[in-house]
Amino acid sequence: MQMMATTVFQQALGTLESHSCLSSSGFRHECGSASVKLISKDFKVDIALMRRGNYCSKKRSFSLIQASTSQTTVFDPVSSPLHKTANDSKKKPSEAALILIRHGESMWNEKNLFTGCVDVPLTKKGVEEAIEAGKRISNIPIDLIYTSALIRAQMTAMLAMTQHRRKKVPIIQHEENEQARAWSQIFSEETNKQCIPVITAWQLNERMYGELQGLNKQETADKYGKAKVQEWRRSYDIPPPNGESLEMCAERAVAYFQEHIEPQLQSGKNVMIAAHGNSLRSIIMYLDKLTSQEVISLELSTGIPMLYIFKEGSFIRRGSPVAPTEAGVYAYTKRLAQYRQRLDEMLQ
Ligand SMILES: O=C(O)[C@H](O)COP(=O)(O)O
Repeated sequence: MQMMATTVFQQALGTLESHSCLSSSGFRHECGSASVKLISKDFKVDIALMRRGNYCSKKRSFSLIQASTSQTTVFDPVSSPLHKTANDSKKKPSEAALILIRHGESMWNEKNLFTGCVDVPLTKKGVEEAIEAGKRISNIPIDLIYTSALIRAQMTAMLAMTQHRRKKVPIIQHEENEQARAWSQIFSEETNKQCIPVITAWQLNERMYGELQGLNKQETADKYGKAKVQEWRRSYDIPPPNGESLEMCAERAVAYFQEHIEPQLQSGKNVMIAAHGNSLRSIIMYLDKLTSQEVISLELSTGIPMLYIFKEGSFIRRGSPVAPTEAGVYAYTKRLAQYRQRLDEMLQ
């Protein structure tokens, strides 16, 4: 009986997670004259900014392109899935969670080298940061994970998921050719339900740093001047020698987000993106409607997750979860609180 109840409950929780099987220091941003740190401890600041309208983007248009995962039933995730009526299942999803996380410290971050698209793994500290990030988001539902094609982002996503209380298994989708797709198939519906698809996309890679890749940042500043190097690193439209500007990086990263990720959020899927300082800066610029001036001072720390709620076509920044137990700090939505409560009940 106990086991049966657990199974029913797990199924219900699966439904709440959109049953998607197939298918510090934090953020720093200068707004006007006031430079603020957007972390959950500073949530008051966050709210003030939201009131000013800086963090709630207006309605967007969506290209409803079917992403590589299969579509799941549309439902109202706030209402209890155990008491769903026929009417409920026709309702549009009211919200979806979006987690953004920059990878943990890489071996070239540690050495202060420009990394860009060079595929460098995490340091031990980076591994620890990823695990810590996983703890912070362990109560947030995740149906789909997107990472760049680079190992530091993939390691971060996988390590973070080892901490998730739901204990679903992240599975990298191999779509590179027919054989890869066929050879990685899963033949158990039950097992599928316990998996989270991980989609890797080169478009989410770090900006290509051109001829700076592999150079020491301090030595480069000593050679070309601090201002020049800062311009290469943070200006919106000035590329480093033979590399990508943030604008060029945005052209691929934001386009990918709009084409592949937004439709998933719109259908109620909860998404985590593990990517890089600059590919995420370009996506945050889009989500928060930052100007090319404002984005200059947006800095992302390694391994700090950032939560957005996608609701009725808008992205609302909720801050960075401080710890798995501090629900109130970054203000759970009703739906997230219900998810968490079900996890508590299931795992007690
Ligand atoms: O590619 C790199 O070197 C870093 O990941 C990002 O570097 P930045 O902070 O100099 O843009």
